[in-house]
Amino acid sequence: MSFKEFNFDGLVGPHHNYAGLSFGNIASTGNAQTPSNPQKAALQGLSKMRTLLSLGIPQGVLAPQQRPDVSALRNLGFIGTDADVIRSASQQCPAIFQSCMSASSMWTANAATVSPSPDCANGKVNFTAANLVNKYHRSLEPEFTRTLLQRVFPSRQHFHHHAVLPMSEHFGDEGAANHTRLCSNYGTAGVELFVYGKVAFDGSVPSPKKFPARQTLEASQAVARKHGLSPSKVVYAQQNPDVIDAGVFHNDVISVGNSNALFYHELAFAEPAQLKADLTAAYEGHHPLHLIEVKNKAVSVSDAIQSYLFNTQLITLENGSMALVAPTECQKTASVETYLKDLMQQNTPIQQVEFIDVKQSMANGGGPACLRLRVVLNDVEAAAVNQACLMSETKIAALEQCIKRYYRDRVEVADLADMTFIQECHEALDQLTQLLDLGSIYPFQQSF
Ligand SMILES: NCCC[C@H](NC(=O)CCC(=O)O)C(=O)O
Repeated sequence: MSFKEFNFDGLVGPHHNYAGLSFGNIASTGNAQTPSNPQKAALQGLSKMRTLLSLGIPQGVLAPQQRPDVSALRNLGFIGTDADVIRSASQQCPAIFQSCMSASSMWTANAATVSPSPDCANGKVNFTAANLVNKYHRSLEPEFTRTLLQRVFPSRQHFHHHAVLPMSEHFGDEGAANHTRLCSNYGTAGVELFVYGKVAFDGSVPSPKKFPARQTLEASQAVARKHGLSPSKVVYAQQNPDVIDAGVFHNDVISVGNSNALFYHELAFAEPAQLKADLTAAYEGHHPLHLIEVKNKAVSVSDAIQSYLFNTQLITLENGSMALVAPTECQKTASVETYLKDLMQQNTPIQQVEFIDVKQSMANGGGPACLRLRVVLNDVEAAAVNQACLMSETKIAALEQCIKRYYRDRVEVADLADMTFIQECHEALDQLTQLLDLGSIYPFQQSF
């Protein structure tokens, strides 16, 4: 049976905006209140999907979420019609309203943790939608994400969707942004590496001082248990608290893995020597494991954050070598540009770099890797996916047409409470559900 790694990218929503909601994510807070361009953002995302398809990587798409989340606002005591709720919340509590208007579900690396069937005791692909409790705007995502994943991966025979972890900081879970799978071949049991920022139930373990650690060890362990992973094939590693304080809010800002390669910064982990030993012990297979460490003197942590060198997609090409799909910011950061030229000369599996423009997403701290959820599927599992959510040139063109017609090219934070704008966003979402064969998944489609 042949296994392939699919990328399911989040389609940027029509309400994409910069509200400065993510403390600890320097791009998000730095671009607060800047006008956004949802149309361009969504088209940049689709262009990235086209690039991946052209490189031979199967591509899927996950629809955006409905915003504003009116039921969340009602739960905070705002009453009346939806328009009343929106008006009073935006006037009385603008920051809370903006949180309920975020398009943050586009970063599907945070949607869920996914374990492929060869790793799981039940022999199915296991999904746990991430609770994202550390940020209020993101904590509104998990239940819809779970429902959406069930519509995209509907077969109970092949897919298992677990309940979201408890909505408590003790079990803060940010999904695949802190999870990497290393394997000799996609179809053999892999090593699942879970990276956490703090230990919730043991205050003696060092944790960051300035910015929050969004993922706990206890959350990672719970996901590994729920997915039925073999303990000998699971590795846990703590993120270096100092890099979280420097702005590395998820591990995928400082490391990326694929197949038999882990590409990471020297300062990414609290105990790198232990991690290397643990990975080497757990990993097995014909292809040797490559641990590609980027020294701090070659690329500083701050250059890594600015360029998103590690928020690249590391993919296996048809000829067996690997490519990095990197944001154009990597070409503009001198140390990174020099490093990448040097990397191409080294004897590692990474032989190619493709640069892509996702600036609209980058301005909120989301690079190429944040925009995708990786799902390893065999042929039978792939056939059981909702086929309307798999990308082809025809599907990309249809989505582009929809976006050009329904998405605005400029949105300011002041526009977010405008009922005409909200109505336009709902029309766009309604069109998307038809193109992606999702049924009436949004609350506004169910209230008639
Ligand atoms: N993996 C990348 C996630 C980026 C995301 N940014 C945001 O939510 C910013 C939203 C805003 O500030 O408007 C986050 O920090 O979780």
